[in-house]
Amino acid sequence: MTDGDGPAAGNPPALRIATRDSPLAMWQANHVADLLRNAHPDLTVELVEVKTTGDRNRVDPLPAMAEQSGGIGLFTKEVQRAVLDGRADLAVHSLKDLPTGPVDGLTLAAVPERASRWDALVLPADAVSNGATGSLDDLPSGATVGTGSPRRRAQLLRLRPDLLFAEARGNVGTRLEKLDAGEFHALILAEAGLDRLGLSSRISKRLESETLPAVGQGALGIECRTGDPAVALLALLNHPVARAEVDAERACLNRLGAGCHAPVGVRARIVPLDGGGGEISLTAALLSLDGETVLQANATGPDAHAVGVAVAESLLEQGGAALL
Ligand SMILES: NCc1[nH]cc(CCC(=O)O)c1CC(=O)O
Repeated sequence: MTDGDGPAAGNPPALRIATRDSPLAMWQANHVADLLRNAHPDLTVELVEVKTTGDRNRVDPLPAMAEQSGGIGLFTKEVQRAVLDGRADLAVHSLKDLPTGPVDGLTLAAVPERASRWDALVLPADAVSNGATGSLDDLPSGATVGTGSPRRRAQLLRLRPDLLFAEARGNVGTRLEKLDAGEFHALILAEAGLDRLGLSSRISKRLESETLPAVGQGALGIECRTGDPAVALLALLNHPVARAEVDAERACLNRLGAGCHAPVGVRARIVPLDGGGGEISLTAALLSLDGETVLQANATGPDAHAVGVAVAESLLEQGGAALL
């Protein structure tokens, strides 16, 4: 924290949140700012916009980027650097995009309540006004689906081996423009992102049975410097259920040695125990890119990290390394 252009003497200094400048990232940072102001009414909260390598390269096709970016945090690294450099106090990330390995000097201090974790099928606006419905079965044979995600592609291919895929780069708005311009028959996006941007009405179908979501999808992660006073301020924003879920999911991905582009779908949940409290249960699927091979594992226990590691080790025992 600094005393920058903070309020009158005696008030606490401003807390600065580093964020990318995409509409979704800005919504998420403003959301965290509101949560902080509600939890700590005396606090002054400011946003610090950071340009990331991922954002700068967004307009170029960069075919190598998708592969290279697996797990290296193209969209998160420079936001983290702003906090490490002291230009900001907090970093707000889509947890889905945040690599699972620890970063020296930073602590994941809070995971707020999770939004929808599901993928959503979106159809072109004109198709919907002509009566198209959003079942996967209703897509024409050989339809092109906009998604660069190996996880989404592999799971959809299991259900519809005839589907073709196209990259859908750029922020949510750009992807929807490409869809409406006729570049694909359908687009897959995270429901959480559409909801946050006020675009829920574009969702034709929530894919609850078709695709297992990505690790951390729908959840936000708030980092600060290890040992900073902000750790205590953030404690009130942490949602223990969301935290346990994403801890299990992230431990699994980390033990697999995989990043956010791995063909891995997960579902963590709390299983209530008779005497009160609960245990964490994690199911994960690891797929071949063509969807023909699926390995699945599940574990349940009191410790989120241990459950995640157990699921990963079961997938590796089944030969999962060959799919990564
Ligand atoms: N990789 C991009 C990304 N990172 C987070 C979200 C959506 C919000 C979330 O999952 O929390 C998206 C867009 C998408 O997958 O449609």
